[in-house]
Amino acid sequence: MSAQLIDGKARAAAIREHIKQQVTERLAQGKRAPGLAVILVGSDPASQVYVSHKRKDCEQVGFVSRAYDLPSDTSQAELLALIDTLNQDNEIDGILVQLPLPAGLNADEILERISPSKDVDGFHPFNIGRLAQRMPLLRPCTPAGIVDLLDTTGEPVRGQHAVIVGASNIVGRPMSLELLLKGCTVTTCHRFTHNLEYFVSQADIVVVAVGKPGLVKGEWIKPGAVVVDVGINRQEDGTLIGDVEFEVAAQRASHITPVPGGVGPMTRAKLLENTLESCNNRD
Ligand SMILES: Nc1nc2c(c(=O)[nH]1)N[C@@H](CN(C=O)c1ccc(C(=O)N[C@@H](CCC(=O)O)C(=O)O)cc1)CN2
Repeated sequence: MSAQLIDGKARAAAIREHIKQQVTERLAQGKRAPGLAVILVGSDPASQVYVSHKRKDCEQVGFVSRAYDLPSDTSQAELLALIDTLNQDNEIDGILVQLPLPAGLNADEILERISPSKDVDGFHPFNIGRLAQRMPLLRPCTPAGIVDLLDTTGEPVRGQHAVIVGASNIVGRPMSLELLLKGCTVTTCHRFTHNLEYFVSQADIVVVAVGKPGLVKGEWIKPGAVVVDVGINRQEDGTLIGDVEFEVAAQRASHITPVPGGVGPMTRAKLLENTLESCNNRD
């Protein structure tokens, strides 16, 4: 491997430490601790892991975390009513609904019901619109975490050709907006893209967020490119791998994120940053 590893775990730990200091300062000033409501509907095993990590992160930095673990037959009306209550709760700065929701629930309607000022996932159309118009407020956590990691590499970002593979609402689309904001020339590839190899091989920065192990072949990577792998695919033996063929890609890239320990921890760290920002805005 000649690429340098982009250590998301270490960067996320540094962010948490900084947030913890800011919470300590808030408390010393007689202000309240930031409060995050984390809503989990159903029992998807991966979601249970992510939610428990998010709650532990809150504990570590001194936030108040409220757990809402709801059964999978929770109705749309019940979930909307909970969000209405949390929107009015003065001790809650952030409301997070873990995705995916069980079939039958309309996630778009639910996410849109969260007050934009408490939308610490940054998924509300208002917050996405602000990002699209170059006036970001609360930003989606995974793309914000990736921009942070790109800045740590010391490699140029402005003027680079960024190719994003995947056009989901959670990662691909807001990632395209974030990198446009950073001055990249952005190409977004998706399920209808012909000749993915052609686009990936042109990229100075590649961000892959599809959820298909090994989708991006190592030989496609342009020598010296920065490779960011958002995929988290659990194998039969329990280990995690990304969407990029890591070993070969790492021979060609200048920098590459590992899975695990790359983007995932940054998603959680940015959630904490957003919650603190929302709390500070509420003082
Ligand atoms: N409401 C949301 N739902 C989902 C989001 C989101 O940002 N908001 N993103 C993903 C899942 N996700 C956050 O919820 C997430 C995924 C992975 C990690 C992480 O820390 N991964 C570790 C490995 C963890 C493991 O052992 O499984 C890593 O990559 O090192 C954090 C958050 C979908 N849903």
